[in-house]
Amino acid sequence: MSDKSSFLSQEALARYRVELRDKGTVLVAPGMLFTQKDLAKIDRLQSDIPEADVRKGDADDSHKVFVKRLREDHPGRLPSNVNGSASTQIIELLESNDRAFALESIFGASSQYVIRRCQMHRMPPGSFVGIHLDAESDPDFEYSVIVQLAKDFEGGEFVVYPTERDPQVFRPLLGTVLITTCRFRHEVKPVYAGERRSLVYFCSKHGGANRRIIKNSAVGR
Ligand SMILES: O=C(O)CCC(=O)C(=O)O
Ligand SMILES: [Fe+2]
Repeated sequence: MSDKSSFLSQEALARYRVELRDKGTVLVAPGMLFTQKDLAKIDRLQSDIPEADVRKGDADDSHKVFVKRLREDHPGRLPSNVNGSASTQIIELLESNDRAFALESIFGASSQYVIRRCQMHRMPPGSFVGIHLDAESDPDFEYSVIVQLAKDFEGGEFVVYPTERDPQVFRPLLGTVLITTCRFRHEVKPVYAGERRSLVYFCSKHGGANRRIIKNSAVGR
């Protein structure tokens, strides 16, 4: 872990941290956490990762989204990378010291975070991610980080339903990083034109086995 970030000024990190703490969600502007070069590298690598057509989430929530899995986090097990070297290289990029430091500073963390699960979503017209709670997949998930990888789509808004305030609607641009607490329900509205693509990862201070107790063995999103 380095002791400084080359991505964002201390002032910007503090601004994002306060917004995340107060509202539960923050949008980090394009270019701040991922350069154009990083995004191009992710795009190049992801083409080697197989894709699944997913209709159900971990809590039987309903979705319609194509998913590429990079790191899985199954109940009772340690997180583990899947789908070979392309996944490993993307995750290495996510875990680079400067990026991890910047994120931990936005989380307001005093200790290190691990990426417990990581996947990519492709959403052509008609796709959606139904309302769900990320913490239902793993009770130790604290923040999800969502990097927008496409710009030419309509619909696909990210809507957060905070417990004690009005819903918030986000329309992230290409390269934007949306950070949201895993304790608020949220959804991705249907895409109706173009194709929405995102890289999603879930961060936690817990590095051990997934402590979720499962009631059934359904494999989810
Ligand atoms: O693809 C996205 O924008 C995020 C979807 C989501 O909420 C999730 O994967 O938990
Ligand atoms: Fe989610």
